Amino acid sequence: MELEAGNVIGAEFELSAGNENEIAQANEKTVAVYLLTGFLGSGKTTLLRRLIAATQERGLEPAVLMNEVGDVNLDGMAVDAEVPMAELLGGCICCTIKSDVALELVQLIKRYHPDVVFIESTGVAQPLEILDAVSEASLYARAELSGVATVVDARHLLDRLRIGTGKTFKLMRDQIRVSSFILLNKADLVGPAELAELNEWLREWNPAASIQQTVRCEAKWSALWNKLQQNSAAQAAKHHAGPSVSSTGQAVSKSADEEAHVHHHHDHDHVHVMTRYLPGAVNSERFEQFLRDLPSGVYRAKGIVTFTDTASRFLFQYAYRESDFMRITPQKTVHDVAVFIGEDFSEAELESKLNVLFADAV
Ligand SMILES: Nc1nc2c(ncn2[C@@H]2O[C@H](COP(=O)(O)OP(=O)(O)OP(=O)(O)O)[C@@H](O)[C@H]2O)c(=O)[nH]1
Repeated sequence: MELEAGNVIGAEFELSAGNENEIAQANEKTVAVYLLTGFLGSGKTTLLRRLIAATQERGLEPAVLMNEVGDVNLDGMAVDAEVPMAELLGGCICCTIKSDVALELVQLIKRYHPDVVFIESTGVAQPLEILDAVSEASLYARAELSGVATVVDARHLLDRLRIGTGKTFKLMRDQIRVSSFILLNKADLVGPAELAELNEWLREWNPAASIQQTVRCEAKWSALWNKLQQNSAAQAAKHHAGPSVSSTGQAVSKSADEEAHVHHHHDHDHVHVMTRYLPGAVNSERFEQFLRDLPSGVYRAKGIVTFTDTASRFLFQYAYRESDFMRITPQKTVHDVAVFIGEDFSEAELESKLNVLFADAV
């Protein structure tokens, strides 16, 4: 991908890109990406190992992206050596090596064509920054952030609640707020009354997520398996029309009833991500107007768009009501896509605005 101005990920992707067919192939399959977050020692690696085993039991191929602050991937050693894994070491996903996340994700997908990628972030990562970084990958490969699982150490959260303030407490709360699946883990280390109290707090901070009390992260993952099943079915049907997907993760092609249910659920989410592959070209002024009219809950959007009136493709960025466009000349297959990140915005409403905007697109 050649860009007029510097774009770190685009440039690196171009440098490291393999042959064109390989990229096109990777682009055709929609890969579900799940982010595993949670404070240090809460049980993320324990969860990762369970998810890998359960994915393989279902005949699906997992891949892993691991981030550790240190220079040695200790957690990685706990994972089956057969599972494709990329490591981001020596920094935290959300600051020093944020731009590497998209690059590594795209390369994992291109090289191994997994059905699902699990990202284990460091325990100190700021979840919003990671969401931003992960959604960047949707620009370069057909990857969709399909869910955020947050592992909470029950005893640790209880202790922090008693103190009530501080950086760690705030970070734990942020990790809970972006979650679609919360595991109230290490339930064996606290009593029933404490568990009930913790549940109330979790509900207050995140009314939409599923909450499960777990010991060693043993949980039910029906939404995740449904999502992967739907992806496989969609792929088998060679249907690449471009569904929208949310961070809560269940939205792919579905019946009207299911659609209504999913949207109802998402509309009450806190922070969520919506990825929409665009069906064609659009008028530039109309698109800019669309960005200006984005609901106030959307605080970040980005993507690749083709304009009818300039006969060009652009990388667009939108943050806190400011938008920015950069002309690009892709030399390999990349698809038009828009990713929206925000809080309490209606996906159904945005979806219908996009439908109107692209009603004439072919
Ligand atoms: N008692 C108890 N211990 C648990 C539970 N879940 C995990 N552990 C233990 O907690 C420790 C930390 O678990 P990990 O899965 O490595 O946690 P992590 O979040 O990956 O840790 P970092 O990578 O350091 O952030 C390990 O010794 C686990 O065996 C649980 O439900 N109960």
